[in-house]
Parts: sequence; structure tokens; C-alpha cells
Amino acid sequence: MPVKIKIEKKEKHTRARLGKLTTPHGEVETPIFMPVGTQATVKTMTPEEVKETGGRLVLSNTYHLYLRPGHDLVKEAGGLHKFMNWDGPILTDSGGFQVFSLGPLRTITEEGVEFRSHIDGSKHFFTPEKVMEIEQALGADIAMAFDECAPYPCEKEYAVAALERTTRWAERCKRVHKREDQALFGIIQGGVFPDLRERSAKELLAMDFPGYGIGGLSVGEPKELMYEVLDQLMPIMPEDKPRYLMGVGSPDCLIEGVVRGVDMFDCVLPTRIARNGTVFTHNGKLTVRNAEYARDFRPMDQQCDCYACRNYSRAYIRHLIKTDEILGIRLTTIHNLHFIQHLMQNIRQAIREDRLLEYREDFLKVFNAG
Ligand SMILES: CNc1nc2cc3c(=O)[nH]c(N)nc3c(CCN)c2[nH]1
Repeated sequence: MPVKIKIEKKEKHTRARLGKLTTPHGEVETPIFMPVGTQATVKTMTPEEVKETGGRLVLSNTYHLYLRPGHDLVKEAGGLHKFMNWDGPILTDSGGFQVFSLGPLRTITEEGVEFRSHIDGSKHFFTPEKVMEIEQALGADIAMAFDECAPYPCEKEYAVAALERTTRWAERCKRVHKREDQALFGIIQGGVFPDLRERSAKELLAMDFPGYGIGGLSVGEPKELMYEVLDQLMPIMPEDKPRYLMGVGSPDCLIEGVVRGVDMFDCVLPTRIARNGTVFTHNGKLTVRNAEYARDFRPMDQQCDCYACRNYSRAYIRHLIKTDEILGIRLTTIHNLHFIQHLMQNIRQAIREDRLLEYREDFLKVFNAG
């Protein structure tokens, strides 16, 4: 069993769990936030800096690495861990979300998805079998099955078709997935329809994957609707398997997801907004590139002890960003990753002490007031 979760403690008043996720590249604590390294790098960060901010498990993407530099090249380099010099666990997403996000540039059939590269418009064809070949060549510790992520909103008939295809494709992935040192996770779909979510979960649970992605969320639906879907879905999920809420999320969504029993998260938000000069602080978001910070010689967040907040002022970081100095977005990225990992550390501690609901209230009161 290359990947398994051991639940250390269940929080007394919620569905939250403290766990240890064991992988071929080491053990990590859950609930966990996974920084996104789409093209085999967490943008602007060295692996050491990702670790320094608290990152332990990083994500990369099949679609992007297949297009550039090619999975065969990565395999020749000794696999993704060696290629990107990351000695911790890696998870690769299957590209299901990417190729479906390409909109008119893709055609779905039962066999697979024909799509045009967003880079040069060249034609490609992903089947579950092809995606498994790519992910096995990349060699991540966790590989996601090739799924169809339904858009929001969508007709129930569309969500049914996407769910059914996702189940059939999951079977096809499982049939050809041979790599013993890599765990294949199924992905639950079903849109925002409780009965479809239950059906997708039951069909995939019957295939006994070592862990499950919860897909089809954080695709534009109201947050309350996402929470409702989780409230209905989580009770039927097995306790002894990791639940990975894909593409989530902002600090409030992370807390709400943990309260509902989610173990794993990934989101580009912290690193993406950092590159736009926006950072998370304990009392909300701060766009350090704004003129009001030109002569503000305080750190970005006075309660933060990250490298950026210990050594640089808002004025300096604003100056770097305004002059397109690369150090600027490196410092905002270091801060945002540290902020999110520190939040996850506080969440894990709150679970240990059975005070997650109090923590949620205290954190959101200040964070949302900002
Ligand atoms: C940002 N929101 C978001 N929703 C997702 C749903 C899926 C989803 O339903 N399937 C897959 N394979 N990936 C998803 C992703 C990418 C996660 N890195 C999502 N991201």
C-alpha cells in the first residue's frame, strides 16, 4: 500500500480529523495544504524555500508536463522527484480539469478527449490509458485518475453524463495502472446534485481506491453550495481513506473544508495573488503594490515571522513590484505560502485541542474584518 492515512484524532465537535499520510517519499501531517507546482516548480521558489515555508507535499500537472518538456524527458531525467529536486511526496493531477477548461479547444468522446495545446494549437488526444502512461512516467507518489469535471452551472443531465464517464474512465485507469510505488486516487464528481454525488462516490468507493479527490467544486459555485455538497457527501466517505478537495482554496474555505472532514487541499490562489502583489495577512488581504504603502515601513503582516516579514518593509516590497524586480514576487510568494502553512498548523493544533470551531470563529472574525 504505497499511500495510506492513519487518523490520529477526531475533533470532538466536528468531522475534522488529524492524520498522518504515509507515502513512498515520507510521511506528512494532515489536514495538509499542497502548494501547486504546475510545471515542476512552485513558481519563483526553490525546493528549499518551499520547505522553509512549511510545504511538504507538492502538486504538478500531467497536462502541462506532457506538453512541456514531455513525460518521456522527465522519465529519462529519473522521474519528477529527481528532475525538480524535490525529495518529499508529489501528487500529479490528471489534466481532467485542464483539458475541460480549454472550452472550445476540446472534443469529448467515450474514448477520450481531443484537445488543442494552449501553447501552439497542436492537436492531442488524452485517453485514460494515455494519462496513466504519462503519470506513471512522471512517477509522483499519488496520481489522480482521468476524470471529467462538469462546469458550474450545468444541467443535471450533463452532470450525470460526466459522472458516468468519470466512473468508466476510473475503471480504465485502474486497469492499466501498474506502478506499485504510486497510489491512484479516484475523483468523485456529480456537480452540485446530492443524489449524483452519492452515486459517484458509491461507484468509485466500490473500486476501492486508496484515496479520493472531490472534484467538480470551486468552479464558480457559491461557497455555501460547496459546503452543502460536502455536508451531504462526507458522511458516506470511508474514515480510513484520504479526502482531497481539489482546487481549494482561500483561508475561509480551508477551515470550512477541514471542519467537514477534508484531509488534503491544493490551490494556486496563494502563489497566484502573490505574483499580482497581493498577500494574505491575519486581518485580510493587502495589495502591497498600492500607493498607500509607498512610505509604509512596517512588515506586510506584523504578526508574521516569515523571512519576508522579518526582513523587509511594505515600502520596499512595493518598490520591487512596481519596478518589476523579481525579488518582489518572491517575497510575496514566500509570505503567502508561509501564511497558509501557518494557518494549517494552527488548524491541526485546534483539532488536537478540540477547539476548531472556536479557532474558526476567532480567525474569520479578524480575517474578514480586514
Ligand atoms: C480551482 N478550482 C478547481 N476545481 C477543480 C476541480 C478538479 C476536478 O474536478 N478534477 C481534476 N482532475 N482537477 C480539478 C482541479 C485542479 C486541482 N489542482 C480543480 N481546481
